[in-house]
Amino acid sequence: MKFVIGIGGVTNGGKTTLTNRLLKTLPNCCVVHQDDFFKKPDQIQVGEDGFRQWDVITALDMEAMINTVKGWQENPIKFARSHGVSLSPEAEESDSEQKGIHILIIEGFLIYNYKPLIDVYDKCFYISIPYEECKRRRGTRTYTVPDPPGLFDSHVWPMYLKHRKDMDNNCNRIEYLDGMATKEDIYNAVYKTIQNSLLNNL
Ligand SMILES: Nc1ncnc2c1ncn2[C@@H]1O[C@H](COP(=O)(O)OP(=O)(O)OP(=O)(O)O)[C@@H](O)[C@H]1O
Ligand SMILES: NC(=O)c1ccc[n+]([C@@H]2O[C@H](CO)[C@@H](O)[C@H]2O)c1
Repeated sequence: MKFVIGIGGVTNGGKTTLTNRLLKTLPNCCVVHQDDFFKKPDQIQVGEDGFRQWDVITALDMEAMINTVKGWQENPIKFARSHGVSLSPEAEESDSEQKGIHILIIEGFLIYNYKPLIDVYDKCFYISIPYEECKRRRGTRTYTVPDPPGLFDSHVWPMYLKHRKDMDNNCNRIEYLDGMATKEDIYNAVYKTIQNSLLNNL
């Protein structure tokens, strides 16, 4: 059985933290990070506000991301091996994805804002945190291209609000998570929900 989990959410909501924990505990679990599909800085448009527009879907090579997801769907065993994911003894032995469970986590800030991806998910999660905490956490981070002063208020947060509205209209199967809860509580709640879903899908 194949099972795809979406972990979406606002920037610095805790998506990577949650994903990394799930990767350690879910069996035969691979991941696709949306951030790995950002285009090069010179391909990112500069907006009227003078900032490079990173927080829009066209800043990402979504076709390449979809192809990566398709690669997993076509052969999760091969995908796991080529991405250094260790498989359970059962999965290794059977060499057939029909036996056992193969899980893919798709993690990113705009994973529910791209139509071709919407139908891929078996389970959708979304982490949000309030403005103040988001700005604080973001200030502690350095991306491959560091945030210029003012980017958060001019671009990042307004784009988040816009995409959040679009997303709520696009997808009605999302489970919302409070990113202000502890890492442990968020993980436990999500793990339990996934376990129940997997049991219902068997
Ligand atoms: N539940 C939590 N409580 C407090 N801090 C948290 C929690 N989850 C994550 N953090 C912290 O918030 C910061 C961002 O976390 P993380 O990298 O997991 O977020 P993200 O959603 O993947 O961010 P982005 O995609 O924007 O890079 C990190 O410093 C992390 O330790
Ligand atoms: N990973 C990157 O290349 C990169 C470069 C510039 C900005 N970002 C930020 O990543 C966040 C999504 O995780 C977005 O809010 C981007 O601003 C990422």
